[in-house]
Amino acid sequence: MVDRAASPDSTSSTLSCITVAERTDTAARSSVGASSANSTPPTSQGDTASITSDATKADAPVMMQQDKAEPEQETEHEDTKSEPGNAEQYEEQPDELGEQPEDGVHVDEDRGEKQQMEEEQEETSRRSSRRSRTSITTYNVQILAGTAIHTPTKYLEKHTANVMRTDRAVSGSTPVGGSDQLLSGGIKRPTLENNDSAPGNQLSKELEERISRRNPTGMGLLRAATRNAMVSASSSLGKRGREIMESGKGRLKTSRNGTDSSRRRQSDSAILMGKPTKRVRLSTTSIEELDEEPGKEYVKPKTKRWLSQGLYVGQHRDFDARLTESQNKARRKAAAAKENKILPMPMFAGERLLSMPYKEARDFKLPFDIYSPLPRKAKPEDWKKTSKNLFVGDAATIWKKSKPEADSYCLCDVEDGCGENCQNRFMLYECDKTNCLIGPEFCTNRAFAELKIRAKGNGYDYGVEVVETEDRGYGVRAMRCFNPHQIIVEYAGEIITQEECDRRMKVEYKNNECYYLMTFHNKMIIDATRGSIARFVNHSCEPNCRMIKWTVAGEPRMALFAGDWGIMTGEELTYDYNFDPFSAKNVQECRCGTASCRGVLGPRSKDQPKARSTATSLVAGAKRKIQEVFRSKGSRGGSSSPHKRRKVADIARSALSQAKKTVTESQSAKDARSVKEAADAEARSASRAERALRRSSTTNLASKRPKTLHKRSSNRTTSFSISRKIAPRPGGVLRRPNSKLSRFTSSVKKHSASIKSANRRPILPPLTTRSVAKAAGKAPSAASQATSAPLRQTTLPFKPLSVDLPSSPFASTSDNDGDNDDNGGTLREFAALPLRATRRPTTASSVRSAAASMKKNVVRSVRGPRRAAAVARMGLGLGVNGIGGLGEGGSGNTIRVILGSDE
Ligand SMILES: C[S@@+](CC[C@H](N)C(=O)[O-])C[C@H]1O[C@@H](n2cnc3c(N)ncnc32)[C@H](O)[C@@H]1O
Repeated sequence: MVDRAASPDSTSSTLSCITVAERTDTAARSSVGASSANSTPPTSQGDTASITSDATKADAPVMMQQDKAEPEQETEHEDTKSEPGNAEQYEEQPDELGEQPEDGVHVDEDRGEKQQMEEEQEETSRRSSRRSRTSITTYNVQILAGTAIHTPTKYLEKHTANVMRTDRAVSGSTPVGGSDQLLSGGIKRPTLENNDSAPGNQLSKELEERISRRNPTGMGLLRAATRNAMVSASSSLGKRGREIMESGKGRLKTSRNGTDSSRRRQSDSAILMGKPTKRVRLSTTSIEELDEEPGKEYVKPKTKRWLSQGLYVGQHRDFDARLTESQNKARRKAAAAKENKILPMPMFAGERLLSMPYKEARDFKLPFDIYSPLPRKAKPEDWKKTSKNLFVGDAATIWKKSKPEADSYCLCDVEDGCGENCQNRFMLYECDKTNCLIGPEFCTNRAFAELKIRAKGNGYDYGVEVVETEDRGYGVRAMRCFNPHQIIVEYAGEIITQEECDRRMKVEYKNNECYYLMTFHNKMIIDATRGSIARFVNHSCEPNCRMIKWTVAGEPRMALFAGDWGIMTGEELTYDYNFDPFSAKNVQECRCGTASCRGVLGPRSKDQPKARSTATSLVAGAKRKIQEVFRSKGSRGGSSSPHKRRKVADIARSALSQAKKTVTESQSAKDARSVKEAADAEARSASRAERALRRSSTTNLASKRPKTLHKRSSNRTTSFSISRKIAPRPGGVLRRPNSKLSRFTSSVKKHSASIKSANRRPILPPLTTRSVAKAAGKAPSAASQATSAPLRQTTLPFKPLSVDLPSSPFASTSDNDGDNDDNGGTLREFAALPLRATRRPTTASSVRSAAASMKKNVVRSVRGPRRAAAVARMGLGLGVNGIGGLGEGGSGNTIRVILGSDE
């Protein structure tokens, strides 16, 4: 039994059994007898054992002794009580205590409270024995079981844990009492301030020492131990004790810092609420160990949803990073109705384009003036397509025999880039490696080569398409812009002889409405019935394109080139057919609808009545009305009175006289105006001649020409500037068709007519094919003989800026003035002159010298045996092999309608 009395060391050494005598008198009392008020009565659980037990009431001192023997286990308590480094935390224990009175650790932070508690305990101890017995805990099961004494020290910790759990398990049913030394759960607080020599004091000293060499890492153990003790204490407290603890809860509320603290508070609260929490399973393990316990559940914090791909995937442009996803969603929903869709941020523009609502979405389209695949594209059924010339029948043989040699060379350098002064360009020879010194990267005179590249490209490169017109069958329109003088499409087809052409006309095409025949070269004809898209290009009296024949690698080729104003997307392409109907029967009505329409396809015949003037129309209208009036009266059977009839006659007469008066006035006004215009024109031409003379001796006119043009658009008001190179065409003068110009043109025409009538001598001596060939020592060919009539020199002092008079000798063979006179000679002379010469010379001598210098240039550039031919050609203005067919009987680029019956 003594053993047993001494044995509690084992249990007391564990947390719950530390009993530290606070006062020596208590110890003395306990040593005196079992009847002491401080004696340990049996608990309800172990009443019998306790009563029958020999255990003296001197447990406490003995336990203290034991504590000394086992400092290791006490360390936890020491840590609990003092941790200098964590003094604050240690002092915060009451807070915990206050909040979780079940933990039952009483810390002497608040002396008053401590005093109060001690008084309470003393009061409890002074109660009846029965009450005392129930209030004092017998807490050690091992002691009660009598097994404690045999427990090896190494198992103590384990057993302690068990005991703790056991204690806690039984605490609910165990009445808790307390003496003045027992606070709770058997933990006796060491009273450090007591300096008595009692064992308690000794213990206190030891504790102090241990505190001073406390290991900071023991904090976890301290907490665990503290909590453990609290649990035990709470379970050990009686009702009264718990009330006291509860009362202290509110007062001792202080906040704790750190996550651990708050977590701990939560778990402790859970303990309070009786909830099963992992933290309740406290023992000597550290907090860290507890945190890693398997099965422990943490509430996963909300995580941000990251983008899986793309820059702004999943992120709407209204997204506000400060709000949650759901808030953003709600906000977006609310703002959807009143969202301003104008000018989004650039980074959202793409998103907006791509993810717009169905009705707002549209395909991306190039601006119409860049490229416009328009609706109403037609597909002609009987069109056999070819993009290359094919020689058919005898044409191949004839072609081989009469194949012209490439006899033009240019001496341009890289800087010139084969511009306007390029000899090849002037001769309508395309540059290539055989006749041009500079490479394709610098040369700008390789239109057909450009076309070849474009033909391999897409629709934009090709740039034209067939459409159906209202009254002219099919037509061709541009799908893109073309620069002035840019090549558009080649007129290719079958090259046939004249005989073959006749046969086809009589047999194959006799029922056709449209013919696609064009005089080509050396009496050969291109039949584009099987040909390129250019065959669908219609005629216009104010064309926007020109059909020009070039010599490419020694072979003649026809192509459609943009006019002086270029082509806008969607414009219908037209050129002047110079239609040669061969018979009045075949004259076709022109439906081009332009202001200067000649009315027929082809040049206006001499006997064709001119359009009536306004005055004439007026008179005619008045007459008609009068007649109508009389007719109508007559038709009524003379029902009107003679008075009325007289009145009508008066009205009619006055109308007629009025009309006549108008006619007379308009005629005189017209005459006066024309006289004035002629005088103005003369003055202007004189001043221009002066200026031209001044310029010709100094600088190149072409280089001074403004490079910015204003593009005329047919039915749009769009205007834009084109910075372009010098027009890649011969003889071209850029003009703006306006009323001023047309007035000027007409005045120039009148002026020239007046000069003609005055029998003035031509400025230049007549040049004929024969005479030039003779000069070159070469017999004229049959073709040249056919055109050997003296070439009439133009009577104009300079090249007119006229829309009626051909600005380019190659654009048209007709003077378009309706008189059908042969201006071929004139045109040929223009062709023979260099570009500069066509603009500058204003006097006979200057023209002559310019022509001579040009010829010299041409001849100089041609070497060897070809020189003589070049000389001859110079004289003929290329009439033999023809530029634009000029040499071919003056028919030029004429579509010939050859009907067998008319031939
Ligand atoms: C070379 S084709 C042009 C393509 C033709 N429109 C077609 O549908 O195949 C020439 C024919 O077109 C018609 N044509 C062309 N230009 C015309 C115009 N300005 N006025 C009336 N008919 C025209 C004439 O019937 C002419 O014989």
